[in-house]
Amino acid sequence: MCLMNETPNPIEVPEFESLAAAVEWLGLDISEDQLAQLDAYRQLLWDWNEKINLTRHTTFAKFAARDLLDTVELAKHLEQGERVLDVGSGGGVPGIPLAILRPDLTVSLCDSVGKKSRVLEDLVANLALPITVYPARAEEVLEVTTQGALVARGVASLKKMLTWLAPHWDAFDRLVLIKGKAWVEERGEARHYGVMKGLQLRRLASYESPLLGESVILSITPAEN
Ligand SMILES: C[S@@+](CC[C@H](N)C(=O)[O-])C[C@H]1O[C@@H](n2cnc3c(N)ncnc32)[C@H](O)[C@@H]1O
Repeated sequence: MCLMNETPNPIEVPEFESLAAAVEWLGLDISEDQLAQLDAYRQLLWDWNEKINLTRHTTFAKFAARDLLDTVELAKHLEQGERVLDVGSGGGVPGIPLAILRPDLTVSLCDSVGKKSRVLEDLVANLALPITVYPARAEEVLEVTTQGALVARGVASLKKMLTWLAPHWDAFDRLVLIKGKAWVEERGEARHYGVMKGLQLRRLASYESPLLGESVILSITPAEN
């Protein structure tokens, strides 16, 4: 089940005829070359979406104000040259736009559903991006790789994710999550079930999307002694 919040739009959203127009509306700082690559990704994703359900963000406004805005905000909190695994990448967000916006990163994607991983492989090949795709659960990927940051959007509650990842903290440094405003309740649940023990959660940023309201970037690391 997709956990991405689909609350009604708080404002009247203009209809755009290009990604460039939607990006300008949001005031996102994206170079012309990157915009061309992002638009190529968007087109391939929408083409695949006709055959397999990958995204509901099938207008320029939604793609820009949800997928690109989230990725731009996330990108600000990753270290130079960091190894990043996108957990539960689905149609490729945030991992694919992240690799386009931050070519210094070493980005990998994983999805536990085989047909989604095959689409990810096709997208990455068509866009000629240096991304590895793992057709596996993140927990399995962490048995065979080490990562700096695990990033995720819309995959599972904090409680679930921290439970899955608990045996694997040796294989990565931190978890960086894009969450909607329900993160506070999720943190309460995770604390209640004891899965935050020994971990430290910090809110790195909060930002407003005209289509969703407040979102946050959370970082979870082992607690310092
Ligand atoms: C709702 S989709 C979100 C996709 C994408 N991150 C986005 O925001 O558009 C969640 C995806 O996570 C995948 N998934 C769930 N648990 C996973 C796990 N433990 N490891 C890897 N993928 C997982 C599912 O197959 C699904 O494609």
